[in-house]
Amino acid sequence: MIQLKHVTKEYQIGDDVIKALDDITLDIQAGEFIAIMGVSGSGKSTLLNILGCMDRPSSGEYFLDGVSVNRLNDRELSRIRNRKVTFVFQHFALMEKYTAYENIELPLLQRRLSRSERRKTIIQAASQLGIEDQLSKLPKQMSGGQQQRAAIARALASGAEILLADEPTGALDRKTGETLMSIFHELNQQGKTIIIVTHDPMVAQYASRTIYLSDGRIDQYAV
Ligand SMILES: Nc1ncnc2c1ncn2[C@@H]1O[C@H](COP(=O)(O)OP(=O)(O)OP(=O)(O)O)[C@@H](O)[C@H]1O
Repeated sequence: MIQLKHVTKEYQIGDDVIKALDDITLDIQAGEFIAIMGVSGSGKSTLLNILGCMDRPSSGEYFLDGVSVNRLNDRELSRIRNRKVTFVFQHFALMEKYTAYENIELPLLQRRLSRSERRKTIIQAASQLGIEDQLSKLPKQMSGGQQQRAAIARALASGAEILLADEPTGALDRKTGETLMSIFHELNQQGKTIIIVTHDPMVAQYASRTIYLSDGRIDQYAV
């Protein structure tokens, strides 16, 4: 489903070149639950952004369901984004001025769906997360946990099979973090592929595989 072949990502700052990812080769199968760990600056977010089609490799190839992402133009790339792969908490934000319903509707507006088809998808995603009675509320009228569920429902409504999250438990207390992870666990049981960047060993316990990065490379020896 996901294949990275010798992927490198470099950033140029003045005369310096920073190698954020250095020759990453990696396969991820449908239905896996992956934790990406490593010290600060090891390239975790860079890798997640490439997997999420937010960014392109400097060299090497990324195949998503057999399609070479490198060769897509911006328009094609943004089509793949949300359809196949989506960030659960893009900037952690729900749009403040939109209700939960409208927030969940956002990824659906890019598609040619009738209003009633959108409605069906929104209600289905909200029911899956147990927030079907919250749909007319604005984010500020919902609890933190309900907002999180609405953000996950938005990702689900997109229909993407691959859900990505960068430090989803970073700002949460332990209990809320565990509740969030049990939601991810359930979505994984239902067939979603989950990829989470984390510093939190509790999160990694939920993963079927942990990938450790060190200086932009996969650390073969970490356990
Ligand atoms: N847009 C950018 N321009 C220049 N350098 C960047 C950019 N983004 C990341 N880097 C550099 O690339 C390296 C990897 O950064 P990245 O954010 O992927 O690390 P990380 O493992 O996610 O770190 P953290 O755990 O602190 O979030 C770092 O040295 C960082 O400074």
